[in-house]
Amino acid sequence: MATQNSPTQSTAAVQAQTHLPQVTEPRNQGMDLDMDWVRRVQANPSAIERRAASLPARRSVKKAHQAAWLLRAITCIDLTTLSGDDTARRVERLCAKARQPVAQALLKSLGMGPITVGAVCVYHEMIPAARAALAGTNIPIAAVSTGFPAGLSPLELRIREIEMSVEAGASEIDIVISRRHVLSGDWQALYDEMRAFRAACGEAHVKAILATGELGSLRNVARASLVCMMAGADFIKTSTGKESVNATLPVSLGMIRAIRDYYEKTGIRVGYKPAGGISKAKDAITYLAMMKEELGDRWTQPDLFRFGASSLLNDIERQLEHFMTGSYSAGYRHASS
Ligand SMILES: O=C[C@H](O)COP(=O)(O)O
Repeated sequence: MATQNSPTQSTAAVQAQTHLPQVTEPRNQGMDLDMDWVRRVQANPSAIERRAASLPARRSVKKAHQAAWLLRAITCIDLTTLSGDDTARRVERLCAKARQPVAQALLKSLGMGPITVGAVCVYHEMIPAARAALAGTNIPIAAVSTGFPAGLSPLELRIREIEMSVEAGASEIDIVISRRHVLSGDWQALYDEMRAFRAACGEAHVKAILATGELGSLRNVARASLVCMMAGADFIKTSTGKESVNATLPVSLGMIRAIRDYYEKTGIRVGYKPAGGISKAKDAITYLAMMKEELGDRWTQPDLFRFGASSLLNDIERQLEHFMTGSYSAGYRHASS
């Protein structure tokens, strides 16, 4: 039989967990490339794998707390469509979902006011459609750039692509790094490239996509994370969603520990964005719990944490509905595109 949660108990807990103080972080301006520091970075794959394997089991977020975490997760989603057959109509539907990611009645029953996702993430050509559909909101447009997903077009074109996306209205730019610089250990080239991308972004925030599934080792991932932060990345992001291996927990641990090291040494908080293949509400909670355990609650807020995801929102909405009504609705009711 369906069990319904008591509205007073549940809504109070949801509100307590969901309302967070607004904080503004100084941007990461970067620093000179410190090769001694880069060379010192190691990664112990078996220890990282062990810790990653323990994370889903450690997650014990239940009931009202779970609903609160799921609402928090929604505010951290870069709601994404990155397909060759994207159309203005599909982007409009995505933006409608971004503006109102959860049915109003459901939010009301949780005692919540309106919420939105963290950003809408599209290819350059879809920026005008997103801009029109998001008019009147403060939902940022994130554009993937620099020859996404391979990043192998000429450097001048990659830089120009960033400038054009910023001119078109993107306030967040997700760049892809040249994997070959990492694979050949040319950290100076990676640093210079990232520096140039950061400069081309101007006021727009830049997320550095490492494409970790193509970097060969956890040590390379940790070193690439550090070099991108030294070059001024506002966020480091795992994947394009197009590699054969995208976001994983071990890679995430390696990257967020690099973020922690950078914070301890510079006092600057760099954001983290796992992306690709994250489609289940329970995985979203595991990621948020990992951020909280490794970096603290501050890193579970949308200015420092995002999920790059095209279908995660559908499952979260289903789980929230289940939380309130005790039963699941059909998946197609929550489709976003
Ligand atoms: O950056 C975002 C990813 O491309 C989204 O990947 P996904 O479609 O597997 O959720």
